[in-house]
Amino acid sequence: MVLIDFVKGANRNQLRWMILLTVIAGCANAALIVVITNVAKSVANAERPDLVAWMSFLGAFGLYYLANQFALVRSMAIIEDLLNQLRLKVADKLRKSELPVVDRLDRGRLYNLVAKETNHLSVTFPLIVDAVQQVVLLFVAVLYLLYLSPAAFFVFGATVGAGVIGFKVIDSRYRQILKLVERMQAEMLDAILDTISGSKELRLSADRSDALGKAYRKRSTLLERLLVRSVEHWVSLIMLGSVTMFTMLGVVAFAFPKYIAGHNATIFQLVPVLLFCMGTLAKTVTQSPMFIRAEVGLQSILSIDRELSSGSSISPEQARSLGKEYLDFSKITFNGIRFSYDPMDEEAYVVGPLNLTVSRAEIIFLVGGNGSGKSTALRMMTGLLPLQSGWIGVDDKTVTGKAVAGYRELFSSVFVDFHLFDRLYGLEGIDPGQVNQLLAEMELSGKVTFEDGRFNRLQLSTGQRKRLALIAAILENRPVYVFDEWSAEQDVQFRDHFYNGILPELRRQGKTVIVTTHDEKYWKVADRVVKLDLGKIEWVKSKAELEAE
Ligand SMILES: Nc1ncnc2c1ncn2[C@@H]1O[C@H](COP(=O)(O)OP(=O)(O)OP(=O)(O)O)[C@@H](O)[C@H]1O
Repeated sequence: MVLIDFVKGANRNQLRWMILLTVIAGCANAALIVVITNVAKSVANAERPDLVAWMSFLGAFGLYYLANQFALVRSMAIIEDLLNQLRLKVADKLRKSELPVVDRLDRGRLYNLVAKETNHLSVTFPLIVDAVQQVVLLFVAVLYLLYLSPAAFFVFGATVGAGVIGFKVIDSRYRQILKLVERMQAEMLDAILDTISGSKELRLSADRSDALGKAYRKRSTLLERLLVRSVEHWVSLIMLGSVTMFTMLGVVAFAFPKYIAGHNATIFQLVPVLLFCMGTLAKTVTQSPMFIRAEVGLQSILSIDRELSSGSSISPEQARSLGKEYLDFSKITFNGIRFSYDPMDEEAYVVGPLNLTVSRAEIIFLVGGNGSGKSTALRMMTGLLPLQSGWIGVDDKTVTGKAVAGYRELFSSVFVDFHLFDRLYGLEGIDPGQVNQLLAEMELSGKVTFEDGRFNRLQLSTGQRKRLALIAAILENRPVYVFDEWSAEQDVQFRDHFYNGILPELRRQGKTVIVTTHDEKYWKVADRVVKLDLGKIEWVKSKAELEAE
C-alpha cells in the first residue's frame, strides 16, 4: 500500500512509539470487552462484580484512554511532518526541474492535488490510526470468540470472508471513480483559471463566454454524477457491513440453539462479543472510503513528484559554485545545438543545428519571421532547454550534465513570457538608491516605489511591466543579458533609448547581450545580426557588412 510506504518515511523512533501506543490502546480496549462480558456473565448468575473486576475495568480504561490519546496526537505530528516534507519536496522540484518538464505539467491537477488531497490526508490519518487500533482490538476479540465458541468463530470467519470478497469488488470500482473525480476536478480548476485569464476575451464575446460556460457546466454535471456514484459505492460498503453483521447474528441466534450443544451457556457472552467484533469491523468499513481516497490522492501526488524528478536539476549552492568558473569567459560557443519540441515526433518543430560563437561584450541580434525559432534558440543558448544534440562551450570548457545549471548563472533575462516577481528575490541586500535610480531612468519614478525590498505595485501597462523586469535583470549584474523582443511594447522614444542607450551601455560595461527583435531599423546597433528561418541560421552579418549594405 502506497500509504504504508509513505508513512514508513517518518522518523523511525516516532513511528515505533505510535505503533506501540496504538497496539497498547487496542489491547486495552479488548481487555475492557473481556472484563465487561465476564461481569455480564456474573450478573446473569446473580453475582455482583468483585473488586478485581472493578480494578481491571478501571485499569484497562485508564490505559486505553492514555495510550489512545498519545497515539492520536503522535499520529497527527507524524502525518503533518510527512505532508510538510512532501509539499516542500514538490515545491523544490518545481523550482529545479527542467523547463519542458514544468511546461508539461497540468496546473489544475497540480493545484488540486497539492492543496486539496494533502489536506484530506491530514484529516484522514488519525482515523487510519484509529482503524489500526480497531484491527488489534478485533484480533484479540476474535481470539476470545474462539475460546468462547469455535462454531461462532467459524461462522464469523466465513461471513467476514464473504464480506471481504464483496469489499474488494466495490473497492476497485470506487478507486476507478475516484481517479475520474480527481481528473474532472483538475479540468474544472483549469477551466476556472481559463475564465480568469481570459476575462477580457470572454466579456467581449457573449458567444465565447456562453460556450465556455456550457463546457464548464458539462464538466460540473459530470462531476456531480461521478460524486453521486462514489457515494453509492460508499453506501454499498456500509450496507455490506450490515448484511454481514446480521447474517452472522441471525445464524448465531436462530441456527445455533438448534444445532450446537451447550450454546445456551455461552449466549450471554457470545452475543456482546460478536456485536462488538462486528461493530469494530463496520466502523472500519464505513471509514474505508476515506482511506481509499487518501491512498488514491497520495498515489497521484507521488506520480507528480516522480514526473518532476525525471528532470530534476541540482541545488542552488551547487549551481552557484559551478557557475563561478564561467564568470570570466571570453567566448561562448554553440556547436551544432539542436532542440525538438517532441523528439518522438518527426513532424515536431526543430531548432538547429545552430553553430555560433558569441564573444564577451558583444551585442548579437537574433532576427527572423514569426515562428522562425528565435525564442527557442534563446532558451537553448541559455541552457533552459535540454539539447538533443550538439554542445555548448565556455572558452575551452564544454558545458555538460550538472554544469548546465552553473552555466545558467551567467544569464540575466527578460523573456517574452517573463514573470514579474513583486520582490527582488536573490537581491535582498540591494541598495534602494540604485533601484530608485533605475526606476527614474525607466521613467517609472512616479508610478512605482521600491520599499522594504519590494515594488509597491505591479499593476502597470505591459510596456511598464517590461521596464520593471528590465530593472530586475540589470540589478542582477550578470555577464550575459538576453532580451526576447523586449522592445515590442515600448513607445518610440523609449525603444530608441533601449537600442541606443541601454544596450551600448551594457556592452561598455563588458556585458554580452543577445536580443531577439523585429526592429530592423536598429540592426546596426548590434555587432552581429543572425537571421533565423525555419529553425536554422539563414545568414550572419557583421556591423560592417550591415553598414555596407
Ligand atoms: N511549447 C511549445 N511546444 C511545442 N512547440 C512549440 C512550443 N513553443 C514554440 N513551439 C514551436 O516552435 C516554433 C518556433 O517558436 P519560437 O517561439 O521559437 O519562434 P519565434 O521566432 O520566437 O517567434 P515570434 O517572433 O513569433 O516570437 C513555433 O512555430 C512553434 O511551432
